[in-house]
Amino acid sequence: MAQLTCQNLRVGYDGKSVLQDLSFEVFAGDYLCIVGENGSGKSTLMKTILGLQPPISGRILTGDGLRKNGIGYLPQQTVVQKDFPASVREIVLSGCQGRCGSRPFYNKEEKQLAEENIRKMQIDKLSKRCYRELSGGQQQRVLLARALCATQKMLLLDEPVSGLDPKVTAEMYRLIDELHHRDGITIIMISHDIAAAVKYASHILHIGNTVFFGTKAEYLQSPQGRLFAAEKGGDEQ
Ligand SMILES: Nc1ncnc2c1ncn2[C@@H]1O[C@H](COP(=O)(O)OP(=O)(O)OP(=O)(O)O)[C@@H](O)[C@H]1O
Repeated sequence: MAQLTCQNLRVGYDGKSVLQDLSFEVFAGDYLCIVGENGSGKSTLMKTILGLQPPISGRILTGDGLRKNGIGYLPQQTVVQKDFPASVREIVLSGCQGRCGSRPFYNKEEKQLAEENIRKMQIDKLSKRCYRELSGGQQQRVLLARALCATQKMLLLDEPVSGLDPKVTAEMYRLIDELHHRDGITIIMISHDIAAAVKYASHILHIGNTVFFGTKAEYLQSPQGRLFAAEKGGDEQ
């Protein structure tokens, strides 16, 4: 049984669709990369999956033990978020909000979970620091620790390496790969880095004038995937 099923999905704003006729399934342990041009609707799809906005039509189902509020989310970083005046610990702890329900404070277990994820992302030494004083790579680790507080099953990551230098980018991919392999967390990641998508992902969803969904091997045989391979070959010459 799939953890996530999207059926005949149409997403957009105020009844105007940005993406339609979308159907795909994600199973436990999959690593799905969502690729496509700027403005094609990747972030809108992710927000709809998270229930932050309703679909215009179609259905989103969760299964195999996954609940809709049990998905961890790392949003695309905005300038405002980069300047957020809170400590690292407070930001990581805020990932437990979905667990609190109507309770207006964090309990012992939630505080322990935050500490555990701070250690896992190796940001212990930064935990008292103010988030806005950190480097881009450190901030992404904090947001990953925060997303982990919401889930042990599925992470949705919106361009997690955007703006990071090559070394920190590689480190971020390694961390995500570790969460996928070691902790068995299903990954759904929006990325403009098709080379990394093809390296790490098990499945690809390519959104554009035409939509492709399939395994990485199928993608590389598809018109969209062949176009990518041709471009990459061209770069290397
Ligand atoms: N809050 C909003 N209200 C109305 N339209 C929006 C809103 N947010 C985004 N859009 C529009 O929806 C379309 C899809 O945007 P979206 O951010 O989902 O694309 P994307 O594929 O994630 O782009 P990028 O790769 O640049 O992040 C765009 O035309 C955008 O202008």
